Amino acid sequence: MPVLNHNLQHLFTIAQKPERLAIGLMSGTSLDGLDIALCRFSGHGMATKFQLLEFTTVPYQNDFKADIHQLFAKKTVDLEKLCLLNAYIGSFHAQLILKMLKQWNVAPASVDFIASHGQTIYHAPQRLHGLAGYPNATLQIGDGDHIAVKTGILTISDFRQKHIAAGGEGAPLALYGDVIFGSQSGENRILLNIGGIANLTWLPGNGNTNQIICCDTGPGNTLIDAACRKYFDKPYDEDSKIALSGTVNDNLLQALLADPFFKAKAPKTTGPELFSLDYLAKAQQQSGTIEIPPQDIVATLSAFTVQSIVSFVNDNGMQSAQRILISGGGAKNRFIVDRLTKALAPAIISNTDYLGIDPDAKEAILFALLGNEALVGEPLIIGNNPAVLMGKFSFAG
Ligand SMILES: Nc1ncnc2c1ncn2[C@@H]1O[C@H](COP(=O)(O)OP(=O)(O)OP(=O)(O)O)[C@@H](O)[C@H]1O
Ligand SMILES: CC(=O)N[C@H]1[C@@H]2OC[C@@H](O2)[C@@H](O)[C@@H]1O[C@H](C)C(=O)O
Repeated sequence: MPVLNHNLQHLFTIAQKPERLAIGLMSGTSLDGLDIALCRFSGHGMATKFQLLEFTTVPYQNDFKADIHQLFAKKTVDLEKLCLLNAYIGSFHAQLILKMLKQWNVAPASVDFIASHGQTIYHAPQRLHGLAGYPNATLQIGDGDHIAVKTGILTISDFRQKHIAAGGEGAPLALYGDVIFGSQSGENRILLNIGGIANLTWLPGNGNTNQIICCDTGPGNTLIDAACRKYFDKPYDEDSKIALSGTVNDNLLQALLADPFFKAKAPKTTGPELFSLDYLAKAQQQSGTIEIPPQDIVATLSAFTVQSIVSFVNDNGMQSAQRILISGGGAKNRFIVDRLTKALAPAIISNTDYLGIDPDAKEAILFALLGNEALVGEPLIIGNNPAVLMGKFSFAG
């Protein structure tokens, strides 16, 4: 009788454990660093129990960022560079994991699995590429085999392709975590992540899963960061000091809000492929605001993030939200949070600490959760969203 090879036996053993120790990895569109979350899971689906044991963001060095920027959101790239970085990012992420495990005094052999998002370098829903006959598409690099072999830990990666194969756009996958961690009977909630791109999940308190919406709303910090790099030689607008020193230019704001993305029906996704400095330049040209001071540009881009979120909430009948829980780096942007609080009152706005989830760690925890689901879960049926288990398995040996 054929026997399972050692990899499949290992998989079987992990899946049968009452608890699993997992590492979730997220490297987002802001390219600020690698988020590493060490979590313990038991159960699956709506009965998932999790504990965040350790979390860190390992900042990327400038030369690494520059390497990725050669590919990031670019229509034309050096194919050799793409090939090299796919392997390099996998090995590099493995090195960072081993370094952090050592620091945390955790033996790699005690970790059951790593769930790795990889680095998105291009996100192309049909709405963006507009090419007849081609599907929604997205590309994350940093191959899981390199992580598995270098760390010796089973690695689950490349979560977004299955979502597309099953009819989605490959994002936002936040849906599957937000429903599990954020739902509260009797309270209408919005979980809002403001990373490079902003996305939200609407969780109605009536428990009707057909009414749940999860969608990108537009830019989060991506344009603000790009303007800070260009005009102030700063990676981002720390504590929104620049935005608070500027004035919102209403003509520019209206031009920024004019893209058909904002009229398209949910669910929809986007990325820095659309919301780039070219997008800003076009809006400035159309609104005759090329000469406005850089701090006004940053203030207006910050107001753009706020307004696109507020319009999405209002256009999709979510005004009855009672609680809004923010995560992502944008939760630290006072300009954005203060304006959202005013515009979305009387909803109570705080961050995902309310759920016991560190707002910076939320997306890394999400991928750990998706890895746990890939091992022991069942597809979650949430309205018309793809009901699939995502992720590809890479074995260490
Ligand atoms: N103190 C702060 N003040 C203002 N903005 C901040 C602060 N700290 C972080 N940010 C913003 O948050 C960004 C990083 O956010 P985050 O790590 O959530 O993004 P990401 O995960 O890369 O994005 P995405 O979720 O789109 O993939 C920074 O680039 C910066 O714009
Ligand atoms: C293609 C891609 O990497 N998309 C990211 C990005 O960052 C925020 C937003 O755009 C979201 O759609 C998604 O990430 C999160 C983790 C998600 O899928 O929910």
